[in-house]
Amino acid sequence: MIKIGLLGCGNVGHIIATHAESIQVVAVFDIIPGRAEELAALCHARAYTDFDAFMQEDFSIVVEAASVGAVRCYAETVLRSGRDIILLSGGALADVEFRDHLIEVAREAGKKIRVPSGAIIGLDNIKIGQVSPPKKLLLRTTKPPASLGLPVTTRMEIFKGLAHDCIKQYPKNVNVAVALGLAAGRDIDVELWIDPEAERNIHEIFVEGDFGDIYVRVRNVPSPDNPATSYMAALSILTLLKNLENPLVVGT
Ligand SMILES: NC(=O)C1=CN([C@@H]2O[C@H](COP(=O)(O)OP(=O)(O)OC[C@H]3O[C@@H](n4cnc5c(N)ncnc54)[C@H](O)[C@@H]3O)[C@@H](O)[C@H]2O)C=CC1
Ligand SMILES: O=C([O-])CC(=O)C(=O)O
Repeated sequence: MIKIGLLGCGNVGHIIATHAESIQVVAVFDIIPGRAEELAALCHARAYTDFDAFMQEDFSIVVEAASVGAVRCYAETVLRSGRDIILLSGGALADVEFRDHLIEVAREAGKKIRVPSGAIIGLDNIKIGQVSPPKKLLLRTTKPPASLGLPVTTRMEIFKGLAHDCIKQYPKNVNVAVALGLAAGRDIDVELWIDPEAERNIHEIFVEGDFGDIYVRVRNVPSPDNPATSYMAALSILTLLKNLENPLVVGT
């Protein structure tokens, strides 16, 4: 059974720790002591608010479900310690200098940085962009006001531009945009809309290239404990963990 250390004991952390079948959560870490203790009790793990002490535990992989800031603080130490890391807050990799450095650290350590599909579909074959660059690559994300914590009463566009700028302003809402860009091999265009009529977190992906064109629409149910995060994001991590040691790898 794979032993994991869970970095972040919020909404996604709870879903992972309480639904995982093929893994054992050995230790959990959060800056908020009560969150770490509560989750540790639920999944029979040990709770930490001291990162160095957390890292002394016996696990082979760290699952980050915390924040872009947490990735910047801790990912390098995790890789240098000889563990793989799964980054749900993959938006941290929008910073090219940080990304290149982290990839180099992983290469030296012989470890992997995994960015899951999270709250979207299609990261597998968007990778064709690395071989045949797309002419158009746009993510239009529409969220209800509660997801962004903004008291908006009419549909409005709150960001239009590149993913690496959008993630700086909305680090809890557009990690998917950075993941898409990482898969495709280039920064992508993003529109972020807020809509009081929307009941779901909607991600629409538009791609045009030599292969033809793609339109994907994902209508995600918000997580009960954090409307900004789609429930699919937690399912995506659970699925990644379930398949980690499967010899059969499906998808590009
Ligand atoms: N790639 C994707 O598709 C998606 C990515 N996300 C990312 O996943 C993260 C987790 O989502 P949720 O569980 O819904 O958020 P949440 O806010 O419910 O939980 C995050 C937890 O991490 C802790 N935390 C934050 N920064 C920390 C740090 N520097 N050190 C230690 N603990 C820290 C918080 O105290 C909190 O308990 C989001 O913040 C977002 O960045 C969320 C949804 C989709
Ligand atoms: O959960 C979602 O719909 C997307 C999200 O918050 C993110 O990518 O950060």
